[in-house]
Amino acid sequence: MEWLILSTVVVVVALAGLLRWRRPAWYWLTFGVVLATLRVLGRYSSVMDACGLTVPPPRWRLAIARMASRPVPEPRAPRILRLRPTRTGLVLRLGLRPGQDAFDVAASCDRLRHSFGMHGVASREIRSGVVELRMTGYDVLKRVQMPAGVERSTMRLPVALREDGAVHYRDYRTTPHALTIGATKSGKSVYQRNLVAELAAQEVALIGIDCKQGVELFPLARRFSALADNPDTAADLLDALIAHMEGVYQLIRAEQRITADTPDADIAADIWDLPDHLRPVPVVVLVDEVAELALFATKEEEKRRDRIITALARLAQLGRAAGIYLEICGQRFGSELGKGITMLRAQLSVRTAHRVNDETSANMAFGDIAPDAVLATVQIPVDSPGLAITGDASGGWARIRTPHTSLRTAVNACNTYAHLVPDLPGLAAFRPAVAPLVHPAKVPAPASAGSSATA
Ligand SMILES: Nc1ncnc2c1ncn2[C@@H]1O[C@H](COP(=O)(O)OP(=O)(O)OP(=O)(O)O)[C@@H](O)[C@H]1O
Repeated sequence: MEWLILSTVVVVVALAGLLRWRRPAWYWLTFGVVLATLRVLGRYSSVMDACGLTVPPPRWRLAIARMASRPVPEPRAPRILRLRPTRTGLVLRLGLRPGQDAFDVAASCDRLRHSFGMHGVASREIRSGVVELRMTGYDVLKRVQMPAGVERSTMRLPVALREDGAVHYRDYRTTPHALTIGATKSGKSVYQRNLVAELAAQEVALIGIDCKQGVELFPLARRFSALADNPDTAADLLDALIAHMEGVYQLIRAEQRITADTPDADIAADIWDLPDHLRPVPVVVLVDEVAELALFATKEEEKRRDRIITALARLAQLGRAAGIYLEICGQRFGSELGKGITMLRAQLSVRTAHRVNDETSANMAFGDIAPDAVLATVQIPVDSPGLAITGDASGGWARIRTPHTSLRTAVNACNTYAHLVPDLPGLAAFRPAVAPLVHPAKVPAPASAGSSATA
């Protein structure tokens, strides 16, 4: 009998060790969550005390203890309001005591991490006096798995996992334009591919400019309304987009004239305020390897370059209200690419930097919005492609990694949603020519005659 118990214990411990080593996500769900919960609750008071996160008891309690000759009351740690296990870790909500602030907790995150035996701890203030600690049980970015049933809404897409286990969203309506940089083989294309696979299912027009001879975006052509694979076509395509934008502005103005005389009616300021039947489809413009558009060798090429950068800057400045969003991707994006680049960069408020070769490149992404993120970017290791730092104009930043989306997966998504390609007559000249699908039965029937992706 004892042998049976002993061998069962050995098997369970060995299994736990194996899972922890090979499948940390499964380990967390089977053993880790219980052990970590017990560890956090068991060590809570002593860890908080050791981390300097306690306050002395109130004077009246000390006085009562003295009068009653009772032991002096212990210093008080923040109140545990809630401890919630998640798929990747624990979320601990704390009520701060008088005299404590959220900064004290944030400054202790690293100490809490190793005291509680967790992989990572991040804190954020939920409201005055309430702080949430997001603790991860293992390195969630090592092998990214997005949670099942992750929430999606109009122009708000899950694109990566954050190191605290939360889903990272690309929200076009709040932060319309983005810049993604990274050295070669750092994971930019996989990031962009994953974004396209998510966008494919949305009611959106996709426009691509891929001057790497189209190798990244042309395989996804069935879901694209327009594609350019060289700077000349790109210049014409951007001019057509500006014309499209002006058309959308005219539509908004016309609607404003009608509603202006109607008391109590809301007046549209962008496409999202327009009634559904009038709202033009939003447009996402993906530019791969932007430096190819900015470099020139001859006078003619310089003129074309200026035309392209001016068009991009105009789209970045005015496109949001017309529902035009930019996703610009490149190895570097700084003033060395010539005039107009820093002005354009200032409009790209979401920045994502994969591994870079030098600090200057990291500064191009974050120097003007989140200086702390520069150091985090230069520390991205070479052997973790896809790992990136993302930040925005708020100054906040996070370490993220996108799921490893293969080109096959992205092509399948684009083929599946080919029927969602909207009809944009102004851009019809740039519609990619694609062969009919080999397996048309796998693709939902086209919504309307005008939406066919084949040309
Ligand atoms: N999120 C990820 N998870 C795991 N592996 C990844 C991830 N992203 C990229 N990789 C790996 O890194 C390799 C290089 O990625 P990718 O082609 O996206 O780099 P890149 O920055 O676009 O390079 P280049 O500029 O040379 O085109 C991929 O083949 C893939 O194996």
